[in-house]
Amino acid sequence: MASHLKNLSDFSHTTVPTAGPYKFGIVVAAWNAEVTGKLYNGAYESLLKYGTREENIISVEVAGSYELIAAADILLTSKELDAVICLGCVIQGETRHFDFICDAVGHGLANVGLKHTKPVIFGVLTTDNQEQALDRAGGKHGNKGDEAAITAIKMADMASKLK
Ligand SMILES: Nc1c(NC[C@H](O)[C@H](O)[C@H](O)CO)[nH]c(=O)[nH]c1=O
Ligand SMILES: CC(=O)[C@@H](O)COP(=O)(O)O
Repeated sequence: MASHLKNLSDFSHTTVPTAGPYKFGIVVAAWNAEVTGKLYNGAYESLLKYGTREENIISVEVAGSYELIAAADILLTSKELDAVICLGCVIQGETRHFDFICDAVGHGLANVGLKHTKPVIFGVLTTDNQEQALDRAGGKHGNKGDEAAITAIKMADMASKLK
């Protein structure tokens, strides 16, 4: 379902497990910080809402969405985490750079997750303009950061039950 047809922060239709046992990394890109800061706040507050202890959240900032890839890899290599949430905002400019960044980040984060056999959550907005991004960072379509955090909790809980 397209984001504009759903609220990215409405999880009243589903059960979210308690996140108490789990440890999470959050990587946030500084590019478009007026958007990514809202994504981060949404993700952080959602983790706390469902029981994550503050000491079990490791947050790092990187320059842009492309650096989310390396940061997620470094976090999973150096820390025992149950999932890593990657937050960014890529907005179309005048050139095809948007296409290359979005493609690289999508494939890169997927490969990091496979490398570590850990959930790496794609919380990256890829929009035509800033208005669309703000609509999905606490605006009329909810907050992609909320969605990313709850996805991380569900994935961590799923993996835990398979051990
Ligand atoms: N244009 C956007 C970027 N570009 C920067 C890249 O992500 C990267 O930091 C640079 O190419 C150096 O490796 N990043 C975003 O997150 N959002 C954009 O709109
Ligand atoms: C996604 C980008 O890197 C983009 O914002 C860069 O803008 P431009 O294509 O105008 O150089």
